[in-house]
Amino acid sequence: MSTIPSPLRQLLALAPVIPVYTPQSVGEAVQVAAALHRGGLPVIEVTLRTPVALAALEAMVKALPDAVIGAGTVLDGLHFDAAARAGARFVVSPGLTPRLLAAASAHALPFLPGVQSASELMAGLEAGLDTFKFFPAAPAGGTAMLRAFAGPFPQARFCPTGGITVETAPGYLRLGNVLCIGGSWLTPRAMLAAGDWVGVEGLARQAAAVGNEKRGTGNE
Ligand SMILES: O=C(O)C(=O)C[C@H](O)[C@H](O)COP(=O)(O)O
Repeated sequence: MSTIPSPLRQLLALAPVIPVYTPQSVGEAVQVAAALHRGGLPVIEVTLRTPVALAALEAMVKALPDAVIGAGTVLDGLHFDAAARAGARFVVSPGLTPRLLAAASAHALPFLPGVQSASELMAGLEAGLDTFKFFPAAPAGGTAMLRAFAGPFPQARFCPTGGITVETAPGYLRLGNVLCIGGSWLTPRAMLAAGDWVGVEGLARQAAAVGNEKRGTGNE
């Protein structure tokens, strides 16, 4: 059996926490990416939820070649193609549909689709995937649900995202089937509006410290 992790798993091993960021302007996006990177979180998910998101993603990729900037909220093939053209290094979706899966297989980009239930997870496994976003993590059962998945699905690994805070992060990162977690708590809108990049860097530093201390420790 091969022991080399897939490109997706290698990417998710780079940092314990993936900040989820919704850009309001290109200038802001570059500052946010730089602050998160300085704070020790090089893997960043940019949600395609605002008209400026693709331009922001492209500018972040150009400004920070050492960071790993991906696209989130990718809902269909058009989004997937646009994300790839903008230079995304990975693609995240809140869910998984047959059409999205077909779009993903037309690209070489690591793809992290979302699942919430056993049946959705089984559909993903049937399609040959083994690594998923667990979304929305907190409302869908949190760490208890992930522990329950570990029994029937020992091969599956997760990046839980949705409703996670710096306080609940360690509980997720201790689980043996969690590779990393995602969240928007690192880019609070008020802090961004105030241009408080030192504050963003501080939140990243705190999350990186918590994450690196806890990740995989309990192997629960
Ligand atoms: O749309 C996507 O592809 C996403 O990635 C959704 C995000 O993961 C959540 O919106 C983040 O959830 P919060 O940390 O609770 O804000």
